[in-house]
Parts: sequence; structure tokens; C-alpha cells
Amino acid sequence: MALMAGLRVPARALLRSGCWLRGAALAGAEAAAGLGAGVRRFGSQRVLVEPDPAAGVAVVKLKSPPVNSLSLELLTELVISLEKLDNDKTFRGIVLTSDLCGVFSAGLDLTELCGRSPAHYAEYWRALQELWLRLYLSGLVSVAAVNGASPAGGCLLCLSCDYRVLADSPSCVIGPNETRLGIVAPFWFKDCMVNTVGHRAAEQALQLGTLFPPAEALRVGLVDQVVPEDQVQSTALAAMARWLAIPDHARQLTKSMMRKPTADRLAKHREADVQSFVSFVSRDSIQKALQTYLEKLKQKG
Ligand SMILES: CCCCCC/C=C\CC(=O)SCCNC(=O)CCNC(=O)[C@H](O)C(C)(C)COP(=O)(O)OP(=O)(O)OC[C@H]1O[C@@H](n2cnc3c(N)ncnc32)[C@H](O)[C@@H]1OP(=O)(O)O
Repeated sequence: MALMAGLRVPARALLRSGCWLRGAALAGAEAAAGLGAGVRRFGSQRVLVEPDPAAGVAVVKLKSPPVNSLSLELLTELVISLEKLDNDKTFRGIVLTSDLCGVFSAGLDLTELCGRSPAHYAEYWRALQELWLRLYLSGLVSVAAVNGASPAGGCLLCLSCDYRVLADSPSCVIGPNETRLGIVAPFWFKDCMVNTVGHRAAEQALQLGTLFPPAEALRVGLVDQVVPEDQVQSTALAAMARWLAIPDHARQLTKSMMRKPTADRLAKHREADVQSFVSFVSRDSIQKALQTYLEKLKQKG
């Protein structure tokens, strides 16, 4: 404990990434995931990809301690991994999950939104747009195995998938809490919410900045299943099998028919959306609100 207190951040990071617990269990986990000899994990520093070529499925794990906040680096690495999987005919589906304990993703990395230059904000927003468009329109089946808290941008990642399984734990809250920070979700996040839970529920959740506990998230339709924490990944893989039973071409054309009009609203006006974000985030009042929120988070930690 004293050692952990003295080395607060690294110790927490290690615990979060499950390093102390995982070493011995790794071989077993690989076997359970169907990773035989010769099937190698790949990915990058912040995105771990565990392929199961026989099943045509890859488990994509976010591993950017302490909370998988969406830094420019994480966004970029995730886009690269998704692009690679999208272009590899071996794969028909991905399970998106977190390699950390208790957090799926803390949403946008607030340090990317505070005290930076307009050029940085623009670069960051373009990366977020890129990730959303790629995930939302991916021809792969995407199942989110939400094994931790998933506020704001974390919720957007989940909503961009085809199916969501959430862990049944009080800490596993999910929802669009932007207004509580004094900021506003972009219209394409709003559209995703509306498409998932309907206009009235989306309007209430977005205005109130609601973070739903699991039972409420299920009731409102924000997630499709709530299961015990240790069954999230296996349930996601079982759901994946149901989706993969459908011929790809028919499912993909249907997905595109359902989602392209929403995606096009951004795709056709990306640069205007970037400029609107840059001017919003650069306001003194927004900078102050974000700084205050970030300081509160740090004090709490
Ligand atoms: C300006 C216009 C923008 C429009 C864009 C709208 C779209 C999306 C907006 C967003 O996504 S904004 C981000 C919203 N996210 C949140 O409100 C979540 C904040 N975090 C938490 O509630 C908690 O951290 C957690 C995720 C529930 C995990 O709790 P836990 O107790 O396990 O960990 P903490 O001690 O709170 O945090 C550890 C460490 O991480 C830092 N941190 C947490 N979240 C973020 C973040 N989003 N960005 C950057 N850093 C974050 C936190 O400050 C701690 O730092 P240290 O104290 O260790 O330095």
C-alpha cells in the first residue's frame, strides 16, 4: 500500500491495465480467445488487437491509462487499427472493449481541449470526425463490450457500434454528460443518440447531461444487454455470432441505408464543423469551464 501511495500514478496505471493480475492468466486468456500458436496480437501502444481469424473476429482493446481518454494519439491509433481491419478480408466483425479495469473510455481528453492553439483544436477535431465516420460506417459488425464507465465521447464510441453490451456495475455509467461540463455535444453525436433512443429520450438525456446506470441505460435503449461484469466479452462474442449469421452483403447494404444519411450530414460539411468547434472551444467562457472541470477531477483523484 505504502509503495502504491508513493508511486500513485504508475501504480494506478498498472492496476488499471490489469498488469499485475494478467501475467499468469495470459496464456489461459489467449486460449479462451481462440488465439492459438501462430496467431499474433497486433495493434499499437494504445490499441491492442486480438485477432481470431478462424472466427473472422478481432477484439480491439483500448489501453491508454489511466482512463482511456480520447487523446489525439489514441484517436489516431484507433483509426489506423480499424482501417487495417476494415481492409482485411479475414475479418467480418470487431468487439470494441477496454483493457483497463472499471473504465471503458472517459470521453474526449480534456487536456486536448484546454489551453491549446486553434490549429491543435482543428487537428484534434478532424481526428475525432475521422474515427466516428470510420466506426459508424464500417462494413464490419461492431459490438461494444462496455466494461466500464463510458461518458460523453466514450458513449459516442459505443453508439457508433452496431450492438452494445454493458457491465452490470454501479460504476458503469454511460451517457452524454456534456452539458454538465458546460459544453455542447456536436450535432452528429446528437443524431446518434436520436437514432438509438428516439428524439424525446435523446433530448432529455442531452439537455440534462444524463449518465445512465446500467438498468436505466437498458430501459431507455442506450444499450442492448446488461450482464455481469465477467460475462461482458463472452456475451459480446455471442451477439457477434448472431450478427455474423447474416450474409455480409445484405447486412452491409442495410447498415449503409440506415446510417449513411446521418453520416453524410457531417461528411458533406466537415470543415464547417471543424471551424464551428474551434471557435466554440476557444471562447474564454468554455476554456474556464473546462479548466474548472479538469481541476475538480484532479482534486478528486
Ligand atoms: C468544447 C466543445 C466540445 C464538444 C465535444 C463534445 C463531445 C464529447 C465531450 C467529452 O467527451 S468531454 C469528456 C467528458 N468526460 C467526463 O466527464 C469523464 C470525466 N472522468 C470521470 O468521470 C472519471 O475520471 C471516470 C472516467 C469515471 C473514472 O473515474 P476514476 O475515479 O476511476 O478516475 P479519476 O481519478 O477520476 O481519473 C484518473 C485520472 O484521469 C484524469 N481524467 C479523467 N477523465 C479525463 C478526461 N476526460 N480527460 C483528461 N483526463 C481525464 C483525471 O483527471 C485523473 O488525473 P490525475 O489526477 O491522475 O492526474
